[in-house]
Amino acid sequence: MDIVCHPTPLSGALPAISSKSIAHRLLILAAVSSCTTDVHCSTTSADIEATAGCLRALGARVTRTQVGYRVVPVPEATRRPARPVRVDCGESGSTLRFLVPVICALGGPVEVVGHGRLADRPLEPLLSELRAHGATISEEGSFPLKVSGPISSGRFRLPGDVSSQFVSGLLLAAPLLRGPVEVAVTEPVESLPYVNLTTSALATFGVDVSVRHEEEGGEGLTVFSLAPTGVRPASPGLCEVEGDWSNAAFWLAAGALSDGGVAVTGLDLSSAQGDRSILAALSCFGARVARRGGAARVTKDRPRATTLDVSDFPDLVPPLAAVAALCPGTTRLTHAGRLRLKESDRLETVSAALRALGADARAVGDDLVIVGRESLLGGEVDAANDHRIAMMAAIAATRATGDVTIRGAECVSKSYPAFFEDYELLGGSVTRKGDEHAL
Ligand SMILES: O=C(O)C1=C[C@@H](OP(=O)(O)O)[C@@H](O)[C@H](O)C1
Ligand SMILES: C=C(OP(=O)(O)O)C(=O)O
Repeated sequence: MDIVCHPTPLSGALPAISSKSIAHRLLILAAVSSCTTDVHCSTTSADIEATAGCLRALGARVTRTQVGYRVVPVPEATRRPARPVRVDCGESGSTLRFLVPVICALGGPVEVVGHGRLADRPLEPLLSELRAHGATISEEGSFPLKVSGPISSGRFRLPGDVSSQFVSGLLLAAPLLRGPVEVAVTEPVESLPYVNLTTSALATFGVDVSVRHEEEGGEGLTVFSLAPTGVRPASPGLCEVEGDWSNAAFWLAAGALSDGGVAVTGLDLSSAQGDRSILAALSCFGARVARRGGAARVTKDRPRATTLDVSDFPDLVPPLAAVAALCPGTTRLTHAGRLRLKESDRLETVSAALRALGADARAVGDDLVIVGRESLLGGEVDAANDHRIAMMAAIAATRATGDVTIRGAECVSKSYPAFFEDYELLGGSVTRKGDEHAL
């Protein structure tokens, strides 16, 4: 379905939706833990539902409650089903990359499927490491991926510059293995805050991860280690999914483009989520940022271009790019190479979408270079089946002179099904075209 955004600045306040990244981790740990867990998660999305659905297929009982999910863990007895189980990861990279190692640890056999660009997003060298520890896994690049364990404990080695989700997946599987586990990651470890989210979720389930630095053959390694406990992770009984900084970032970016400003409530200002860096980043663009209680407010002040290394917060690039397109001067978002491996080639789709609206944006090597203007013209954007491109275009539209048509805008449901309703709550004006019930 297409959405036409009629230019108008956003202002006001909204509660944050639940963090997709944290929901994946807590649901998975709950499903392999010692007993029933209530995961408080006030909102959901296609990706969170994909994880919940996969866990059900693996034998957990996952039900939606009024406040989130109740998870009854996978019984020990279903560790080795007679026939392959099929799990569907939808379009969620996190679900796939977290669950493949967990499936190997549980035993399988399991057939894993996914959709959209998922088959093309890298799984190597995770699969080689799992095979080296005893797993049998079909070739990556097409579905179904046939996965069976068990895997042995020991030392796993991964590069730090492809996807931190490989590291998180191994750490989530590690407590199910019998012996000690080390995950050695070559430095620099990009997206490190996402690994910290995983270790903090593990801590909620009583699993300690220690971290040290090593040198090996002239190379720096960050080594995550877990000691065996011989028992499943301990369910806390109840755990809470905090507000999502990655999606709040779109509203805060809209605030940086508006005299009225936008506030997002229900956020942990000292969260382990790396994407809370949105506040510091928007200050670099000259926006006024206020933090109070569990709320952040951003207002347009003295817009200016900046240079930012985005390697630790790749998902902030789309909202930051929308701001950069409207701040005078040349902005460089550097070390953005991994954006090529997301739901779309985001280095290309971010710059193509902004150019379609009249901005000056281009990928230069692994950087995104954007020359800001006072306003954009408007036009037509292909969301490229990428939720963050659709949301970026909607934010850029708030400062266009003409309408912005977003083709395939329903893809926002991957992380934020109510995005356009919330856009309207902040004063945004949209017309829905096509399937009126899709959003
Ligand atoms: O662990 C996670 O929850 C995520 C890690 C990041 O991926 P990479 O580590 O592949 O950059 C991020 O882009 C993704 O949206 C969510
Ligand atoms: C890249 C993303 O998610 P995933 O890797 O889980 O598909 C995202 O939400 O932008």
